Parts: sequence; C-alpha cells; structure tokens
Amino acid sequence: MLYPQLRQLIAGEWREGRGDDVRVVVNPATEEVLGRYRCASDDDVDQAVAGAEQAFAVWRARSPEQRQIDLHRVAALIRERVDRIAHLLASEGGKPLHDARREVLRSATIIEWDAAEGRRLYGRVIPAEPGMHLEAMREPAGVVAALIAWNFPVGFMARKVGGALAAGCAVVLKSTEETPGTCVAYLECFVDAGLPPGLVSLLIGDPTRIAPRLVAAPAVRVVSFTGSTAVGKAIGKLCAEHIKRSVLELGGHAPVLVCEDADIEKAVTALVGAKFLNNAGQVCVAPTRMFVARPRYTEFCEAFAQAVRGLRVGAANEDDVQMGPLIHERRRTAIESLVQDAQSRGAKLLAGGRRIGTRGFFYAPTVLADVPVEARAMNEEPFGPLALIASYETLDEGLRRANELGYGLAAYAFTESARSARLIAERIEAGMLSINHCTAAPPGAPFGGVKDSGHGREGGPEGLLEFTSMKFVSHKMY
Ligand SMILES: NC(=O)c1ccc[n+]([C@@H]2O[C@H](COP(=O)([O-])OP(=O)(O)OC[C@H]3O[C@@H](n4cnc5c(N)ncnc54)[C@H](O)[C@@H]3O)[C@@H](O)[C@H]2O)c1
Ligand SMILES: O=S(=O)(O)c1ccc(CO)cc1
Repeated sequence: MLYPQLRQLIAGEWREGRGDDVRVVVNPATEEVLGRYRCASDDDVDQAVAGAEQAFAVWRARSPEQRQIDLHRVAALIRERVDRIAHLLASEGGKPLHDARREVLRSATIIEWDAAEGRRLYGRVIPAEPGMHLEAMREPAGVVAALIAWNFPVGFMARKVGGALAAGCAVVLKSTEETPGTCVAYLECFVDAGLPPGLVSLLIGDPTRIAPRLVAAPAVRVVSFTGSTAVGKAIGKLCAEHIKRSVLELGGHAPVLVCEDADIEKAVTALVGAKFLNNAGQVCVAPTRMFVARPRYTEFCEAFAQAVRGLRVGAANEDDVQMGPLIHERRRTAIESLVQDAQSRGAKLLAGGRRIGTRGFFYAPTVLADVPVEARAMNEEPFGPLALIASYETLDEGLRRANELGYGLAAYAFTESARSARLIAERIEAGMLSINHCTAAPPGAPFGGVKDSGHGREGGPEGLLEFTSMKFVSHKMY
C-alpha cells in the first residue's frame, strides 16, 4: 500500500510545510524509512489558526443536528478506509494489523457517540423573580489546539478532533512525529466528508516550535494534550502563561491489586493481554505494578510468567503476531536500563529481559518478580513490555503501595469480595479503576487521570463539556 505524501493541512489546503527542517519517518519493525516531511513554519501555525477561526464562525452557526449528520459522514469514510488507515498505523506505529484495524473502527464509534452527545449540550435556566430570565448557556469554546501521543494516534484524533467538532469548535491538530502518515490519512476523511475548509488543520513538525506558538495564539481557547507528564507540565505552564484552558492526559504507572480471593487464571489472562498484547505495553493505562496478596504470590508469578513466555513477537503484518516492536531505539534502551537496574537491586527475571532479532526495535515481553520499592522501574513509567510483581501482606499495605507514586491514571483490582472491591474503589487514587477486567473505556466513559496523570476528561458528556464555555445571561424583561 502506498505511503502518503506527508503534507500539512492548513486553512483547508493540503500543502508542504514551509519550515527549514526535513525529517524522516521510520518503520519500527524494519527500520526502513517510510517517508519524509518538511516541518511547519511559524507562519504555517499562524495560518492554520486563522483558517480555524474563520471556519469556526461557519461551523458554530450550524445546528447540532446538522453537525451530527456531517460527522456521521466522516465516520462512514473512516470505516470505508479502515484498511488503508490501519496499514499506515501498523507500519508507522508497529502495532499488529488486527489491533490497528480495531483502533480505526473504534475511532469511528467514538466520533458517532460524540456527534450524538453534541446535541445534548444543555444549559440551565435559573429560577428567578417574574420578569427576570436567568440562563446559563453552553457555547462552543472556539478554536482548540490538539496535541497527541503517537501510541493510539487514531483514537486520540477521534477523541480530540471528533469531540471538539461535536461541541461546535474548530481544531488545529499537531501531528505526532512518529505517525504523520496515519494523521494525514485520517484527516483526509474529515476533508473529503465536505466539512468547512479550515475547520480541521494538521501541522507536522518540531513540537518545541509548534506547541508554544499554537498555545499562545489568541484565537486558541482550549488546549487538549495527550503525552508524557514531563511534556504535559511544559504545556501546562504555557497554558497558565496565556490563560488557556487545558485538558492534560498524561503518563501513568498503573497498579494492580491481586487480592487473596482473586481468580488467578482470569486475572493472568486479562493482565497479560492488557500489558503485552496492547501496543507492546506502550500504553498509558498498561497494568504494570502488580501487587499480589502474599498467599497467592507464587501461584500468580508462575502462571503469569508461563503465559508471557508463550507470546509471539513480530512485525505488524506477520501471521498470528501478538506483540510488535517498540517505537524507537531509545525506548528499547530505556526498558533495558530499567530491567538492569531492577535486577541489580535484587529483582528476579521470570521472562524476557533481552532484545529480539537484528532489525527493528523488538524487546521480549519481560516479567520481573520480587521487585524492590527503590527499583527505578517501580517509580518511572516503563512505557514498554515490562511487568513488575511484588507481594503485599494486608490490603491496607497493597493500597498504600498502589497509591505511593505521583501518577494516578488507571488502576486494576482482582477480587471476588464485594467488600474489598468497594474499599479499593473508595481508596484508590486514580482517575479510572477496573475490577476483574482490563477492557478499554467505552466512548461514553470519562477517561482521564488525577495527580501527575493530568486533569480534565475525554469521552462521555464530561469530555464534550471541556470544549464548551459557560455564558450567564440575565434578562430583565419588564
Ligand atoms: N493519559 C493518556 O490518555 C495518555 C495516552 C497515551 C499516552 N500517554 C502518555 O504519553 C507518553 C508517551 O507518548 P509520547 O512519547 O508521544 O509522549 P510525549 O510527551 O513525548 O509527546 C506527546 C506530544 O507532545 C509533543 N512534544 C514532545 N516534546 C514536546 C515539547 N518539548 N514541547 C511541546 N510538545 C512536545 C509531541 O510532539 C507529541 O505530540 C507516555 O508517558 C504515556 O503514558 C498518556
Ligand atoms: O482513544 S482510545 O483509542 O480510546 C485510547 C486508547 C488508548 C489509551 C491509553 O493510552 C487511551 C485511549
């Protein structure tokens, strides 16, 4: 399948960037160069924002019902083009083709859900004395700057672009450096569906140049960012400086509590799937720190390691592949260093712990047990195929360990006890808790974190409200 020409989408026009730098995009499974792009210039950023501002005026004047119809056309085109988009996503991002297809199809469902929810952005009438009408109105916020991570670029575009458009906003999206071809192919669906020119723009280039200019642009009213906590803090500072509202979807280091009464077989199946078969562990919500009740510790470690040893690692298009490569050589080096550090502090290697092959950034699914609290991997987000296991004596201790990091995105628990489940739900410091499963949040659920994992939500009614502003209108009629 042909790799697309990597162009910017600026004020309704697909064209080459006007920046100085040219960058390459690499297939992480083969290290082959897939394509090149010329970066966006400062002027490109300004033109994209100006185009979005003009298109916003057109889009906000459309009825919510019409916007839903328009977005349904986009979703239909995404479904029609699933093979092409998924192929690009798999080549650039390294995930198996069947996972890429699922992400693309799911993204169409997200857009449809948001499009319907856009018709329910109700305001409020506040009781007042006769002759006075008091109203809290919800309005589209304006131009949204969207910055996404590379690991689920299609899902994130659906949540940010689809959500913002459903709420009546216009969007300037900064592409990931790793998966720009996927971003181009995806946004072509919005353009080809006949949305107003300029309503969605795409900038590809140097994030340290594009992001500050985009955030500072006066027409930009909301900044929606998905990425690491370190970059999220920098974006948060820029937003504070320019008084921009922000949604920050940041890093995680999800704890798992495997209680004494857990069904170990079911827990292992769910956890191995969520940890390794989902983008090789390069997932913000990947279950990583597994705290297991002491009486079930050995049984869990053995069952988990055995399941992991049987996983099939390979390139996206290979038959039956379950786990792909890491996205960069530097990600692989980072995982290697975390594994070595943990082992040097006494952790036991139960599976993996090595590179695979000579081409591509493959690293074996890796399991460490008896991982001490001071190991770097227990504190830094691994963002890769590395699972850490440790034991706890009481549920109180397990909860303390689960909550001990700055992160607070996802958490998991496995228990057959309603009482333990309730206690964990009340005391866990996380934006999302899954009990006895690891399946992804549906479009109607509020996705997001607490503490260093960010603020604001994507998905559900809460996600759409992030793209709106409140206006209080009081009208004295006589
Ligand atoms: N909470 C969530 O929903 C969620 C989802 C996916 C990934 N993540 C997190 O994202 C991280 C991995 O993704 P990544 O490697 O793409 O993250 P990243 O923070 O390196 O990059 C994210 C985005 O920020 C941009 N960026 C990078 N450096 C920048 C800078 N100095 N100034 C401005 N923008 C900059 C990138 O171009 C990209 O668009 C992990 O920490 C993961 O947990 C969070
Ligand atoms: O946007 S989604 O595709 O639903 C999605 C996928 C993965 C993650 C975790 O990184 C969050 C959202």
